[in-house]
Amino acid sequence: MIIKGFNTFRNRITLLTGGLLLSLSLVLITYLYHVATTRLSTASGESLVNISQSISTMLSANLIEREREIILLSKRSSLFKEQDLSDLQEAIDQIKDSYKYYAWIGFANPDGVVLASGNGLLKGADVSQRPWFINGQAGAFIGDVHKALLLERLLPKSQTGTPIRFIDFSAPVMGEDGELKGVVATHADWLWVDDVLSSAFTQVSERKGVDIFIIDNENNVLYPDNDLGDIEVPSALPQENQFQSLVWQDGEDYLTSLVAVNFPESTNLGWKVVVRQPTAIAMADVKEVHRLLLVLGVFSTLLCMWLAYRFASSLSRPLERLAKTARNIQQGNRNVSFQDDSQLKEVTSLSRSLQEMMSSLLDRERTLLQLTVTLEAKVKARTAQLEASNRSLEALARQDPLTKIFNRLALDEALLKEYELAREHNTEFAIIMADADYFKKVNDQYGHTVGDNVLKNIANVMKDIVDSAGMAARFGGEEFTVLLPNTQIEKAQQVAETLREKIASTEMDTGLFVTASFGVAMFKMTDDHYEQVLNRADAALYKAKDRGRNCVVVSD
Ligand SMILES: Nc1nc2c(ncn2[C@@H]2O[C@H](COP(=O)(O)OP(=O)(O)OP(=O)(O)O)[C@@H](O)[C@H]2O)c(=O)[nH]1
Repeated sequence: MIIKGFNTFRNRITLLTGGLLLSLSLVLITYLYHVATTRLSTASGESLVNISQSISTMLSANLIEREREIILLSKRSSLFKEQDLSDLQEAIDQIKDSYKYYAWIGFANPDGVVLASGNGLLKGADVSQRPWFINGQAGAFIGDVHKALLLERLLPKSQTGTPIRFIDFSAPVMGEDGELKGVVATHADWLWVDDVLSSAFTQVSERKGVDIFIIDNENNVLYPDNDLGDIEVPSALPQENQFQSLVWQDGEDYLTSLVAVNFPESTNLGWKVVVRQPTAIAMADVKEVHRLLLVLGVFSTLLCMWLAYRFASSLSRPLERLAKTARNIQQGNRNVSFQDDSQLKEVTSLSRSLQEMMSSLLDRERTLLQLTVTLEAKVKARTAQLEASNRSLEALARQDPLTKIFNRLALDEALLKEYELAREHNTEFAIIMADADYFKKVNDQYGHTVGDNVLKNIANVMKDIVDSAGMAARFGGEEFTVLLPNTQIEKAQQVAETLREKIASTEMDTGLFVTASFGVAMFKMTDDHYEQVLNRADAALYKAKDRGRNCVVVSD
C-alpha cells in the first residue's frame, strides 16, 4: 500500500536523497561518537595516571633525599670519638633543624643504647629491638609507616588529634677499621606526605572530586591519615601505570589510576599511589561531546532533509509547472504556453513536445469549430426548408386542388374542433350545405373545362362572402360546405341567402349563369357527432332541391 502523499515525485526524491544523506551523516556522527568517547576517556584516564606519576615522583625524590641525609650523617658519625659526642650532637641538631618533619634523630651504639639525639629525646633508651636498629646495622634502611611508641609521650600531640606516625630512616655507622660503631636514625613525621602532596593538590585542585591515596604493598591505605582504617581500595586495582573504571567501597564508580613509588635500592616498601575521580565527573567532557554530537545530529538531519527537499523541488518543479499548464489548457484557458526555461534537457524536450502537440491540437480544434458552425448553419437552413415544405404540404393536404379553397379533410378537422368547443363551452355553430343546380347539364352542354371553371367561380364567391366569419370548403363534386362558428340560425340563413343571390348573379363563363340550392343546420347539444349536423344540413339541401332549387331551406 502506498502511503498517501508518498506517491509524488518530489516526496520520493526527498525521502531517497534525504535518507542517503542522513545515513551518511549518521555513520559519520557514530564514528565521531566512538572516536571522541575513546579519546576523551583515554585522556581522562591518562590525566589521572599523570597525577599519580607526578605524586609518585615527588614521594620517591623525598624518600631518596631522606635516605641520602641519613647516609651522610652515618658517614659523618664515623669520625666521632666515643668519649666526645659533641661533634655528633652538633651534626644531629643541624640536620634536625634543616627539615621540620624530623621528629627524632639519634645515634645508638652497637648495644642499642641511644647515646645522642635531637633535644636529648630517648637518650640512654634501649632501642636494640626496634626494626630500624636491627636492620640499620646491615645497611641503609627505610622502615614502613608506624605509630610512635616511645616518643608518643615525649612529642606534642598533632593538631588533628590523629596518632603520630613515623617513617624511619637508618644507616650503620662504621669505624675506620670496618667495625660497627652504632646506628644513626631519623623518624620523619608522616605529615610530610601532606607537604609532598600539597603541590600536587594545587595542580589538581581544579579537577573536581579527585582523591589521592597512598597504599602499602598489602593495599592498606597509608594516606590520607583521616581516613585511615575507614577507606578500603578495591581488591582488583589497575595494572602499573594503568587506569580503569572501578566500583569502590561506597558503591560509586570511579576512574582509578595506579602508579608504584620508586624506592631507593636499599629498601622497597612497595608503596603505590592511587588516584581516583568519580566517573561521572571524569567523563563530563565525554557527555558534553555526546550532547554536542546529538545537537550536530539533529542539525545535520534537518540540513539533510532541507537539502534533499531543495534538490527534489528543483527536479519536480518544472514537471509540476507543465502539469499546471496542461490543467489550465484543459479548463479552457488557451492563452498559456508550456514554459521552456528548465535546465534539465529531458524536461526541455518534453516541454517543447507538449507545446507543439498543443499547437497542433488547437489548430484542429479551430478547424473543427469552423466546420461545426458551417454545419449548424446548413442544418438550420435545411430545417427551415423542411419546415416550409411541411407547412406547404400540410396546406396542400387541406386544399382542394381545383378550387384552391379548403377540402373535406380541412373541413372535418375544423368541424371536430368546433364541435368539441361547443360541447365544452355550450357555444353555437352553423353549417351551410350548397349544391350547384343541374350541373350535369353544364358539363354536358359546355364541357368539363367550363364545368371546372364554374366550380372555381362558385368557390371564389363563397370564399369572398364567408371571409373571416367562417370557413368555406369543397365538400366533393359540385357540393360545398360553409362552417360558421358562434353564429345563430338567422345569421346563417342570411349568409346562405347572400351566397345564393351572389352565385345566381355572377357570370360564371361567357354568358353562363348557374344557381345553387342551400341547406342550413345548427349544432344541437344532443348531437353525438358533428356529422349529425352535416346530415341535417344535407337533408335540408335535398328539401331545397325538391322545392325547385335556387332556394335556402333551414333544418328544424
Ligand atoms: N366539370 C366537372 N363536373 C363534375 C365534377 N364533379 C362532378 N361533376 C359532375 O357534376 C354532375 C352532377 O350531376 P348530378 O348529380 O346528376 O346532379 P345535377 O345534374 O346537378 O342535378 P341536381 O343536383 O339534381 O340539380 C355530374 O355530371 C358530374 O360528372 C368536376 O369536378 N368537374
